[in-house]
Amino acid sequence: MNQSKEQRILNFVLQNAVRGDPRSVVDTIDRYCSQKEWAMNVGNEKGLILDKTVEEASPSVALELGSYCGYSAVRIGRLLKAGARLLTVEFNPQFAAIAKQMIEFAGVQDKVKLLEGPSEEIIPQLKKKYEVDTLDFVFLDHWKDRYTPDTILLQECNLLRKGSVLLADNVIFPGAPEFLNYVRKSPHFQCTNYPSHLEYMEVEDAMEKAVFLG
Ligand SMILES: O=c1[nH]cnc2c(O)c(F)c(-c3ccc(F)cc3)c(-c3ccc(F)cc3)c12
Ligand SMILES: [Mg+2]
Repeated sequence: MNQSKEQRILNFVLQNAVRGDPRSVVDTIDRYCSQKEWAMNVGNEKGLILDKTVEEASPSVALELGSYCGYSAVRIGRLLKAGARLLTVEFNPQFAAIAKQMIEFAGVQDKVKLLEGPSEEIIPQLKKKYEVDTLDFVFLDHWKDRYTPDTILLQECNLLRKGSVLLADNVIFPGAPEFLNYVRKSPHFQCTNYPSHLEYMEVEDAMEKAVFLG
């Protein structure tokens, strides 16, 4: 049975990156996906915006919605301070299996825990089952139609506190107009837009930061 693209990406990392070196894993995925097969990792241009936002937030507890192959989980995990943790949610079992192996190969498995299932089921479990009080940072990179309902669900589950930082990928391409409308009109969020480009392409895209005001 021929391999999936995601399996080919993982194999290329296992053969070409340095085990335990998150930077080499990120660079190797970018090399493969810019030279051989396009894939929906956040990529290095938007990845730098992600890095700066994570560093500024310096989260103790972070959540990622949409693990895919684990690229941004490794990218975020490498920046977390001692004792800090990232929970990354992936509903596609094939992607989750790849992401788990990517996280372990990069050596960030002590900081990054992958939760397999739909975000709408996992978010309400975070407090009791995963011992989360509130989230300091949330990266939305799953399905654009879930951005708004999951942002509302995070508030309903009291998972946000004054200063919690949300960062959403793809708000221009493929676009999340309803989400932009929601956070920009809400008195509970302070928004900033970061123009960029679609991963590995010269197509316009952007990320939106929305800081919860309580
Ligand atoms: O679904 C996603 N989640 C997270 N990030 C994504 C991302 O960063 C992307 F660049 C794309 C994308 C954009 C353009 C394109 F041509 C193909 C895929 C998608 C996406 C959009 C629609 C689909 F039907 C399938 C995938 C996603
Ligand atoms: Mg994306």
